[in-house]
Amino acid sequence: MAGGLKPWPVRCGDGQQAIPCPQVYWIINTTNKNSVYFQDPKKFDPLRYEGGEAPAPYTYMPFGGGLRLCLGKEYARLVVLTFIHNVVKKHKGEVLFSKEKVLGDMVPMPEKGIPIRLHPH
Ligand code: HEM
Repeated sequence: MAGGLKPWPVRCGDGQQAIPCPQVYWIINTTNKNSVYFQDPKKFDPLRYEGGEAPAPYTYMPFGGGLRLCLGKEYARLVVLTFIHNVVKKHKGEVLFSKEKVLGDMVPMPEKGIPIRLHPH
């Protein structure tokens, strides 16, 4: 194909043979937990981002980055913030499985989906 984008699905080869191209998958989880940039990276510590400097570019990217940055980033942040605000303000939460296993995948997935019992204030 002369110039421009290749048709999807992308095939490598000489045009006669269709050979699947090798693909490289980026694992967000390992980027975000790089101990070179984050102290004690596996510790759940939301306060690590408070007051200090912003993480170095492309070291913390839950929504990806660059040209393929998540299109829903600002919407998702607003929804999550509003949801957590309302839950925390009106309820006390109880995590049912505090030692729940997190399965490793491209995105970490808690085995049981982190069930929480909410008690109204
Ligand atoms: C907490 C919620 C979300 C997270 C953590 C998230 C994360 C991501 C990540 C990591 C990517 C891949 C970026 C890359 O390939 O470099 C992505 C892509 C994308 N996301 Fe999200 N996302 C979220 C919510 C949403 C929502 C609510 C929408 C739509 C309303 C959305 C629409 C998209 C689209 C369209 C892409 C593909 C962008 C592209 O390839 O050009 N996302 N997202």
